[in-house]
Amino acid sequence: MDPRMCRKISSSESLPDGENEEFEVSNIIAPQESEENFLLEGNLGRHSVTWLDDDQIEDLDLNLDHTNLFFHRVDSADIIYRSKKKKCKMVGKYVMGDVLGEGSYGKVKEMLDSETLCRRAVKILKKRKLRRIPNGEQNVQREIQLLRILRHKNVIELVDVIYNDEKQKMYLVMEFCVGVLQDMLESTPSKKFPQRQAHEYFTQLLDGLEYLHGQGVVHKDIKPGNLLLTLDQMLKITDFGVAEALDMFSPEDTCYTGQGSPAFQPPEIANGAEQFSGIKVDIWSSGVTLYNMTTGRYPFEGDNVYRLLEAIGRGEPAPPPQNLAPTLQCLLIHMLKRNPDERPSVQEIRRHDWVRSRPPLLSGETVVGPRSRRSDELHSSTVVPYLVERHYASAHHFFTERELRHGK
Ligand SMILES: Nc1ncnc2c1ncn2[C@@H]1O[C@H](COP(=O)(O)OP(=O)(O)OP(=O)(O)O)[C@@H](O)[C@H]1O
Repeated sequence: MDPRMCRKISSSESLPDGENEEFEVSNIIAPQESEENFLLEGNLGRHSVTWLDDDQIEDLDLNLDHTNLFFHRVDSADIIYRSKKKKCKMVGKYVMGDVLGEGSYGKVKEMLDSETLCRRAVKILKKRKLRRIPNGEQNVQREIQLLRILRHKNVIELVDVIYNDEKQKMYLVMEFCVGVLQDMLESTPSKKFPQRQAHEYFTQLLDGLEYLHGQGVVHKDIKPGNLLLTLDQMLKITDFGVAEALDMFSPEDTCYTGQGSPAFQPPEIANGAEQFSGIKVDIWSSGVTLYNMTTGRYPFEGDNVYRLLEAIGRGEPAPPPQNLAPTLQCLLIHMLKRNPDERPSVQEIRRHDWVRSRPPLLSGETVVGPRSRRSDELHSSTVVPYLVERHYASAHHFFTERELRHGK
């Protein structure tokens, strides 16, 4: 018996493959090929074993932690594997594609706007899940409110918001990006970018930050994981879940809460200050981001979150490695000053020697291409196979997917 595996569920949904009988599941088997899918075995006999797509699983509201009934694990020899069907699905005017990534709030999928033919990304939020996350609903509302008013080339654009009351879901339609800076860093052996590439991204980050701060918005969670790239290498600041709009009538930028990622938090937050300058939090975390992009390391490390925050709260950061350009070392030291008042403003950073001069690409260095964990090298649209299924389903017997997409 394996309590992790199963929970008895029943559903009057048409499952599987359109049969309207009640499908009672006796086994849920973690998938072999794709983390999105589960294999269900139930009362429709051995042949009822089938793949469910994400939305069917979401609609069934499987809760694998909630093990109120236990069943035997199926022997792998008894499992019938079938390739996943790409069933075309539309949300409003958008055609859904594959999952691009997943955050703590929900999945992000690719979509195609059927009217403008623009590629989009959609964050799918479920009300029930949001309620389980501390400040979940509040953070999403804040993110929507802020993104609705922000418009800048280096800030992710919220294109549309769709609500589905029946399913208790919310769809945040955004600009489509092909990569996350953090994934790109992790894909390299040294976990860093050539200085020339880091410079390119850092100057775009400064442009985005200058705009945000000018609009009275502090992000409070700047890190490579929240910096996306479009196919044409445009950097987009994303994830405004913990961002804050400052009081328009106050000359100060005082903030009272910090919920960002620990490794990028400044000493004042690590030490539990009750109020602090929001803008200087963004400067610090942009400094940690630059440190990380150019060295592959962090200025503070710790075995766990508590030790890490203790280290940040206690001391000066590890000095930047000697092999960095002296001007870059000097900029990092300035941005990572313990005293927030001593950290530079975005405008001062812009005037810094390292920012003003564009470092060359050294021999032996290669530029890291945008990539995500899901997309192929050419970043082809994942919506296409769903459209093929919709329009040429029967042709699948005669042609391979490649032939359907590219011709014979
Ligand atoms: N606009 C986008 N275009 C393409 N992919 C995206 C887009 N937004 C998010 N993604 C992908 O979806 C993943 C999850 O994004 P999301 O913003 O929900 O969470 P996160 O910031 O990674 O995590 P958390 O919300 O837990 O901080 C990203 O890591 C990225 O791979």
